Amino acid sequence: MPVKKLNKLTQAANTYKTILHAMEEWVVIVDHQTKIFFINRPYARFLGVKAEDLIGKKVTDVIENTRMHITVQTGKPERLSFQKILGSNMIANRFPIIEQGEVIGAVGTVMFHDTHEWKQINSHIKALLVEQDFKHQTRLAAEKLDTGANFHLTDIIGDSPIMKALSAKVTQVASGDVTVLVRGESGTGKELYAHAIHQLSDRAEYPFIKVNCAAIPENLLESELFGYEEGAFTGAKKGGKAGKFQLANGGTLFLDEIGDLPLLMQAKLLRVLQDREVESVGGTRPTPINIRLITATHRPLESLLESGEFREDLYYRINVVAIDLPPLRERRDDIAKLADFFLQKLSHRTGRRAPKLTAHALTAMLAYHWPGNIRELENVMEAAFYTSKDRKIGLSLLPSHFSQVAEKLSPNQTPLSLEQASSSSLKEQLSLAERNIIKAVLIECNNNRTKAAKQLGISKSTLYEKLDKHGLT
Ligand SMILES: Nc1ncnc2c1ncn2[C@@H]1O[C@H](COP(=O)(O)OP(=O)(O)OP(=O)(O)O)[C@@H](O)[C@H]1O
Repeated sequence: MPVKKLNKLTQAANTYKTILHAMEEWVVIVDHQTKIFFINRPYARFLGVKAEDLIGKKVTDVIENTRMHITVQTGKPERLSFQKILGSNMIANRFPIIEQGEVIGAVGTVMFHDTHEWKQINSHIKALLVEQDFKHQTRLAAEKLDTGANFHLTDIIGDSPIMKALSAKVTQVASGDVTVLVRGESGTGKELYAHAIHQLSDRAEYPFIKVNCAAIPENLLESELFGYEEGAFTGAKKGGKAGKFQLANGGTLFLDEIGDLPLLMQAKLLRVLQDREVESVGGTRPTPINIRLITATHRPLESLLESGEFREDLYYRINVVAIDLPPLRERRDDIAKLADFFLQKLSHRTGRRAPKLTAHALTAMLAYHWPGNIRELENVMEAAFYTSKDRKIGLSLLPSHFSQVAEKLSPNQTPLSLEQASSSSLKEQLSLAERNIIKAVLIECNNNRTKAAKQLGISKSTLYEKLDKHGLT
């Protein structure tokens, strides 16, 4: 082969090598004698040696449980096979390199470097699938399974930065079995998040069982949680009854309002979590259980610790990862979208076309402080939906306190919250006001930009400039 050609080939090979070294996947190439021809640096780093030092060595002497020599022997590819290397479970692919009908070597890749990474990627893929059109099919399948979990991450509406960050955190923690504590005011969506975590976890096909600790009388809590045996007490059912722990076995147990759990039950719960076994009321033998625990509270547990109403040891057990849901007034950017979502939902349910909020109504809604959070917003939209006549929801269809909020706003005033108004500069207030007014008018005009520009008294190109400036495109 002429020297020039050889140089070119070496150059090309070197280019590929640079790329292969940069890949996150681990790559190894062996020749027909199963000697290492190439191994990329990330793989060699994991093995604790320099890539260059492995060249020419028998692959079986270097990589534990390898089957690369078998691929060279059989010429058959092996996909997604488990391989334990240095105590970690990897997922590997092996392909023969065939030239003119002859096996001249094999290339192997390791895609997932341990089971944790594999599970995490699994959760990410699940989230992506649901986001795509598969959403519908996935839901149908879940309904068929009837696990008790009805909401996915994509059912959680909100694109404010804080909501995006929360979605990322949920996707990250969902895959493991880590105990999650969801905190937030009443109506902020704590239960929704518990469902979403379960749906993204490896337990998605197993039960999701919810218990509202505040809703069950203290004397019934123990048997509700842990079940009872036949004859355990007067009135006990024949054959006994399984508790929520037993029903959730293999899946997720969601303890809502954990801050309301009586102290005695807190001690029992702690024991179950530590021993991973449950003893039903009147039972003689504990049975092992395998659950993932998610708890939620609207009460600040730290102050319950101080007052002695909540056990410190239990607090640390349940608060491994905390998900803090912001009140609606701290993410006003989501109000219009949520309102529209609830109106569309009602429209699907009733077959009636969804009415639109007028700019005036929306302005008042943006300024209101929403003590009942999203639940309150949902209720306000429901009442307005049923009372709307000309497919419009004006201020008069909202509860009277919205008119009071609107009265406080001068004609040109912004739909800013009062706390925001006092803490930001005039420039910021004006910019936010402009953004909110444009948003409200767009909603009113059904997103018809020509109409919106006309209503705002500006040209279409100015409107486009402003949409761009406020990130509303
Ligand atoms: N981000 C969201 N997107 C859409 N709907 C939501 C969202 N958050 C909450 N909701 C809806 O608001 C209502 C209240 O939510 P949820 O019951 O999850 O709140 P919570 O914080 O658990 O309330 P509580 O503390 O009173 O039990 C539900 O109907 C839920 O579907």
